[in-house]
This record gives sequence, C-alpha cells and structure tokens, in this order.
Amino acid sequence: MSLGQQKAPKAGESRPTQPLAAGNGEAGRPEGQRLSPLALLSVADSRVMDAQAERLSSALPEELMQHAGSAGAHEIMRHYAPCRVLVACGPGNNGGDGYVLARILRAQGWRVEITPALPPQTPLARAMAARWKGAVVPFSPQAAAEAELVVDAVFGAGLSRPVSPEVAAFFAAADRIVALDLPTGVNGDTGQLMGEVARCERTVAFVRRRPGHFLLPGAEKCGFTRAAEIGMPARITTGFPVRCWRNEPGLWRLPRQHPLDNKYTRGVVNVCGGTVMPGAALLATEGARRSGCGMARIASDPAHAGVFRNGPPGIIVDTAPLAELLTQPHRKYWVCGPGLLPQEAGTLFPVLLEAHCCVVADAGTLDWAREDPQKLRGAAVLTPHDGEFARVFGPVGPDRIESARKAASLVGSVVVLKGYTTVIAAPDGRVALNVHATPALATAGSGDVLSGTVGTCLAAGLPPWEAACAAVWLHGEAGRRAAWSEGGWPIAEDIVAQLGNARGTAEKGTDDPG
Ligand SMILES: NC(=O)C1=CN([C@@H]2O[C@H](COP(=O)(O)OP(=O)(O)OC[C@H]3O[C@@H](n4cnc5c(N)ncnc54)[C@H](O)[C@@H]3O)[C@@H](O)[C@H]2O)[C@@H](O)CC1
Ligand SMILES: [K+]
Repeated sequence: MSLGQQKAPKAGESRPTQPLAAGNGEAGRPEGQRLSPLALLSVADSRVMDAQAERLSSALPEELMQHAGSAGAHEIMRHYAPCRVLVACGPGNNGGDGYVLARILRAQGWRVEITPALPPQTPLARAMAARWKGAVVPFSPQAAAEAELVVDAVFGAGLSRPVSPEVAAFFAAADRIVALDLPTGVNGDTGQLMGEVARCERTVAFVRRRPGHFLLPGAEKCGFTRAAEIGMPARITTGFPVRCWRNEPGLWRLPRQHPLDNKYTRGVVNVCGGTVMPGAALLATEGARRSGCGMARIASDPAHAGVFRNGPPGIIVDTAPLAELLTQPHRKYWVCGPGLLPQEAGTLFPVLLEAHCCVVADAGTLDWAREDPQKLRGAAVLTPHDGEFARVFGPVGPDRIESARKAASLVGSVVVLKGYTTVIAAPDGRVALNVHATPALATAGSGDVLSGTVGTCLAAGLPPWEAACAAVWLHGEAGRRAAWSEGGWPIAEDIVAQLGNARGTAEKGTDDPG
C-alpha cells in the first residue's frame, strides 16, 4: 500500500488495533472462529467436546482415543531411543489412551509391558485393554523401578479425588516418566496437587494444553508439555467458547510504527508522582516510554517536582493542579499508584475516575483500597501481586484463575495477578496465563515498570484486557533479555532498557505452535 493510500491517524487519537483470531473481542466473537493454538482447555471444556464428538458419530470417540495413544507413542519415539517401557493404565479413558500407546510402540518393536493401576472401567478403555496382546505385570513400585521409561496413563482429566498412596509410591519409584494429558495427581484446571505427584519429563496433551500445565505447583511436575492434534473435528472446535488462553503475541497485537505517526498518535501516558518514593513513578514513566508510548508525563505537586525534573530529560513534568491538568488534551491514560502513599492515592485516583480517565491502579492505590475493593471500581486495570491482592480482595485461593476472575468481576476491572504464572482476568471471564517471564523479574521497581508498560499499551488503543496481556508479555520478554545480559541478576532499570527490544520481538509474533 502506498503512503498516499494510507489513512493518517488523527492527532490525539491512537490508531485502532486489528481484531484478532484468539482472545480479542471474544465476547462478540464472530461465528466460525477457529480454535486458537493459544487456547487452554478446562476439564469441563474437554467433557463438552467429548460429548459433542459422541453425538456427531458413534465411531468418533474411539478414533480420538486411537489418535491420542498414537500421539503419545510418537512423542516417545521422537524423544527416546528404544527401551523397556512400562505403561501404567488407570480405569478411565486416560488408561484407554495408554493401551493404544502400548500397542503402537510394541508394533514398532519396542519392549512394552502394561501394568493396570486399576482395571479398565469405561467401555472404550475395556475395548482397548482387550486388544492388548502383550505382557501384563502387577502394579508395584518394583515394576516401576525396573522400567527404563514409565508412561503415566493412570488419571487425566477425570481425576476426582487425591491419588492413593499405592499410586504415589509407584510413580515415586519410576526414573523417567512421560504423562498422557496430565501427570497423575495434577488438577488440570488449577495446577493443584491431589496427593503426592512425581515429576514427569514430558506431558502430551490432547487438542490443546490445560491451565494446570501452566499453574504451580502442577506446572513443575509436567516437564516439557506439548499439545497433539487428535482429529477433533472442526465442527466441534470451530467457535468453541474457550475462556482461557496462553499469553503470547497473537492473542493481542500492538500497533506497528506507521509512516504518519506522531508522538500523540503513539499515545501519551500520564503518571501520578508522589512525595516520598519518586523513583517508583520515574520507573513507571520510563517503562511507558521504553515500551513505545509517544510521550510520558509526570504530574507532581510543585514542592516535589525537582526530583522528577532532574530525572531523564525526555520526561515532561506537570505541576498544575490535577483538576486543571484534566481539562487539557492527551490526559486520558494514567498510571496511579507507583510511589504513592495510600492517602496520596486517595486524593488523586477518585479525581481521575471522575474525569473518566483510563487508569492503571497499582501499589499505593491498591493499599488505599485495603479491604474495600469497590473503591477501585472504574479503574481499567489493577496490577496486584499476591500480597496486594490479599489486602484488597482476601487471600488468593488454591484456584488462582478463579480468584482473579472473581476479583475482576467484582470490581469491573481487568485484574493482573502477578506471580510465576501471572493471571490476567477480564470482568467478562476471559483469562490469559502468562509464563513468558523469569524469576529474575522479582526485583524492586519491576512492578512499577509493568504498570507504565500497561499504560503504554492502553494509550496505543488496545482494550484493557489485551493491553494488560500485551504489557505483561513485553515485561516478561524484557526481563528475560535483561537477565541474559546481566548474568541472571537484572535490576529494574535493566528491564526498562530491554522493553524496546521486547516490543520488536512481539511484532514478529510467536513461534510456539501450541
Ligand atoms: N477430548 C479429549 O481431550 C480426549 C481425551 N482422552 C482421554 O480421556 C481422559 C479422560 O477420561 P476419563 O474422563 O475417563 O478420566 P480418567 O481416565 O482421568 O479417569 C476417570 C476415572 O478415574 C476415577 N478416579 C478419579 N480419581 C481417582 C482417584 N484418585 N483414585 C481412584 N480412582 C479415581 C474416576 O472415578 C473415573 O472412574 C483424558 O485425560 C484423556 O487422556 C482421549 O481418549 C481422547 C480425547
Ligand atoms: K496421566
């Protein structure tokens, strides 16, 4: 397209972002949208798909199981040299997958034995067990210890109560384990452990991965995870109402640079400056600038503006009263909280909401709303870590997704629950899980950088959930890059310095096929 054909963005307006295939605008999702590779399937989602498959054709469930077992067998053939394999099968369809896998590996000349943790109970598992013509050994820790590779086909999506000590002892004795769907004992929706769970080397999921593959403590038990296509018909997967995704580029898309851009079309981010911790506001402002906004400004009271004015030269410092600033153009996007005392947040935040600003509430603003979440109603995005979340909403429960979802719905804001797995929940129930990060991000000021980055993504025109997802990913990518260049120990300024590179990487999209 020539420059002449391009529509110039209007000054003061961000260019609209393109609608996306995955999560963007899911509530108003067009009919016939394909299942995103980033989708994560809950246990209930799989049940719905299974039931639909059964209704579509009575032969389909068996075909799906054949494909699931085959996908598991091929994963093993791809990553392991032929060895002595023991396939531990449970009573349900996870066990059924195991019988299929065993048959395929054996047909390829591998030495394979089956050990039934419990006898097959579902019709499909029974049918697959009946086709097994190889060796069957008693279910014992000794058998597990003697195998070179153990396949975990004991429980998957159907796990409904803690695993027995016998099952736990079996897997504890195994040296190398490959799991089908989930390591036995990991809850697919929450990542919680139901009993003692052994660490697997690999986990092969079917259709798509599950939230439990990404949430601690279960995530640590899964090893390398991969989703295998098993031939679930497009008639079922197309338009399937997924509510949870992995957070990667493709779930959202930030605007690229445009020949007709100016600093206003790229977005202006305003940051509230406080009196006692100016560094936090400066880091938020730098996070906003480095992640690509066109301009970042700090609003400060005149008595404390000096420290901001002595900061980086590209920051503009405003000292007019907030109510007066809000009458000026380019005052829509605000970051309110980094470096603010709760009482300072309490004088600024309500004024911003009153003026219908789009506000990221962090740090001091969250503390101001201690035990009173309704004070935050009207914010676009909240960015609590677990401690801040607990002070506002009560402790994060064992179901991290549900905790964040409830909080988002209660307040009507996007909630970014920060941690090893950051959960980004929208009031309408959409959730993204971000593991594109590093523990090296756990350094003072890192959260301030994130809140500024959220401000940039909002000012770029992304809706709040997409903006929060994009910012969390950029922050994680910048943290990884900073960790790499700083021997694993970056500080907040190092993270800031990598945000431009992170945004460039986000433009290239993800190469993770799911
Ligand atoms: N759509 C899909 O994703 C597909 C799923 N398939 C497989 O089907 C599996 C789900 O099958 P099921 O629903 O039969 O579930 P499972 O095979 O996980 O097991 C359910 C059975 O185990 C029992 N059980 C649960 N927890 C127990 C415990 N702690 N101790 C003793 N017994 C316990 C239940 O009462 C039930 O009888 C998936 O994990 C996957 O492996 C595949 O066969 C193909 C298609
Ligand atoms: K399993």
